[in-house]
Amino acid sequence: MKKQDYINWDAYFMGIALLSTNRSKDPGTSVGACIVSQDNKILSVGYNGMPYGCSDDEYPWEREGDPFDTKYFYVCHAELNAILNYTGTDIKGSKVYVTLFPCNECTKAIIQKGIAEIIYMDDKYAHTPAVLASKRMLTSAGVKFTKYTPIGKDITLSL
Ligand SMILES: O=c1[nH]c(=O)n([C@H]2C[C@H](O)[C@@H](COP(=O)(O)O)O2)cc1CO
Ligand SMILES: [Zn+2]
Repeated sequence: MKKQDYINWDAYFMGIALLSTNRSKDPGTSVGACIVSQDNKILSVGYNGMPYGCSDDEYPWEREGDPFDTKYFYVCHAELNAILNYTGTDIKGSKVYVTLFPCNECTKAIIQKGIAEIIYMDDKYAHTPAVLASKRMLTSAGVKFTKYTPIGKDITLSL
């Protein structure tokens, strides 16, 4: 008889998005994204980080203060990195697994690339105009957004 304790597709892909958060240098929120084709092939992954050439030791990670000296002008969001990291041509109709609900800017990229569904974990900024605008655009564009259903399993990796 086959092994019974295997994880489902959603847990597998959200697990990869979660693992990707471990690459983030953001002391505030680490975000991960995993883009998956309609036939469950991983197309791309990403996490929030500074753009190439912008040293994450030199650029700010502050949340507050002069905008020039906060992370927000500089950090490239996980979903955008995942989209930009993909060099193929089959992203249309794909799904993106994200650990945090996408902001309005990432949402525009998701829509324009033809990504068909967002599976998200945390929605801690649900009340913010950026996320409300995201949901407005996603609804207009017919992009599904679905809250991830936890399977209640803890997996520890010994790295
Ligand atoms: O969709 C997103 N994707 C994403 O990667 N981020 C990143 C930008 C920042 O590095 C971090 C948010 O930081 P904070 O929670 O401290 O404001 O998460 C933020 C959002 C906003 O929802
Ligand atoms: Zn974003």
